[in-house]
Amino acid sequence: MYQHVTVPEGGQKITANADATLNVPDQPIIPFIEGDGVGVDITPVMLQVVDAAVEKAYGGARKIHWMEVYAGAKAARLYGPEVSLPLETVQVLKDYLVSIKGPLTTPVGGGIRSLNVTLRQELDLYVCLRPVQYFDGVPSPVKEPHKVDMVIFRENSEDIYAGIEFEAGSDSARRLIKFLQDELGSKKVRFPETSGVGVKPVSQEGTERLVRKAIQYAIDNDKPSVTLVHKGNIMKFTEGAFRDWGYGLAQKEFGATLIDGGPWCRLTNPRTGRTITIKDVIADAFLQQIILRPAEYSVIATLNLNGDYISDALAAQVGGIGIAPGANMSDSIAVFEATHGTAPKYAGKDYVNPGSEILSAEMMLRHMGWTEAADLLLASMGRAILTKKVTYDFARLMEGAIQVSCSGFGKVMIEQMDEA
Ligand SMILES: NC(=O)C1=CN([C@@H]2O[C@H](COP(=O)(O)OP(=O)(O)OC[C@H]3O[C@@H](n4cnc5c(N)ncnc54)[C@H](OP(=O)(O)O)[C@@H]3O)[C@@H](O)[C@H]2O)C=CC1
Ligand SMILES: O=C(O)CCC(=O)C(=O)O
Ligand SMILES: [Mg+2]
Repeated sequence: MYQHVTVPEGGQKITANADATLNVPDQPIIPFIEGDGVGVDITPVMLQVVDAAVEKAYGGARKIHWMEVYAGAKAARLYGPEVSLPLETVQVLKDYLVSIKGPLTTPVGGGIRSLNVTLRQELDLYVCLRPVQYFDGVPSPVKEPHKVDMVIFRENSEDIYAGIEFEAGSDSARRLIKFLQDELGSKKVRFPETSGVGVKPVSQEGTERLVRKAIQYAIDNDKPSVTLVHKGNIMKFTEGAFRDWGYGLAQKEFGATLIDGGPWCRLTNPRTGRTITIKDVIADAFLQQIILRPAEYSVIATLNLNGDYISDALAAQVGGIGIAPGANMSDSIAVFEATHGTAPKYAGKDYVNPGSEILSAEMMLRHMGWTEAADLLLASMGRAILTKKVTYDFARLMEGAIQVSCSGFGKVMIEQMDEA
């Protein structure tokens, strides 16, 4: 049925109901993409650790049937040099609803556009969900890392990531600049002959569906605030509109009322009766406040590029992108992936921290309703860090650490499951 994908025997598809809740069989088939660069190191470790957690949590009554699908360099080797994202890969991720991927390389400047971004667009995975939490014992550059407890909702389908860009000197760039000058009366392209041009679409629909998810998450998880992070003072009709549409949605759909005339507003959590404050902050100020006063922020809703920067910055505060998980989600499909990239200098060396991809799998198990396995994974990660047998990224900052390899850390995690 597929050209290069083998469907594992004995497993079944996860399906969705009309209300988007999942039907997860005890033997689900879960597609995975190994990933480029350090994908070859971290993905096999993630698979092993997840299998061990599921086995331990359910004593053999449940088991994941992994199904490898291809993207990036591995796809090009199998399907031909021009095919980095085979159609069947996209189709499988769509059909099987829940999947996990390693990082994929995107060249800077020229070359192919991001496969990661393409996947998000093809599957309309409009929420990039990135929780940032501190594990005891992780070395951090800030004094009170435990005060960082945030969940980023990054808009994942719009903004300059839409890929509408024209190279300096190209016919398209010249025509677009001429259109801006002649038709729209703009004199603001400073060097029209040598400018590349990018277009930043931000819509009311795109903003509202993202902010809706962020507020709903705050309600479901009893969080005190949702902060809209934007650069709306400068980019008024994109980032400024994001803020205004976000506040508007909070009022019209969640019944939020203005605080002291606004724009901040608040609503009462219908589940707990507690107040949820909806506020906003300009992105540059936010980046200093998360270092100085992280406890003031909880759920973050932001645009695509801001969310990209904020994800890595916040991850650094709790120990780095070695333990920064994430998920790309639509209303029905979820593709879990680490926040970090392919870290090419470490590729194939069994060296880097597999924690981000393992914690992404933890989010995946929770999304599937396999809470016991997810809890076990989280607990074993916490205990493994406390043993101080950690990968280079933690070891170089941790007193008394014993440095272990990528696969070595996976083994420590599995040992710690037996301690549970
Ligand atoms: N979703 C995705 O697939 C993503 C893909 N990318 C792509 O990855 C490629 C490389 O990007 P780059 O900017 O170097 O960013 P990376 O995130 O790949 O790496 C930057 C640095 O982060 C640290 N790091 C990354 N992963 C780990 C890990 N698992 N454990 C410990 N430390 C880690 C390393 O720091 P140190 O040097 O201090 O050891 C590394 O040099 C690019 O092609 C980019 O487009 C980037 C982000 C996301
Ligand atoms: O697609 C890429 O290469 C980079 C994406 C990225 O940095 C991210 O999603 O955080
Ligand atoms: Mg990034």
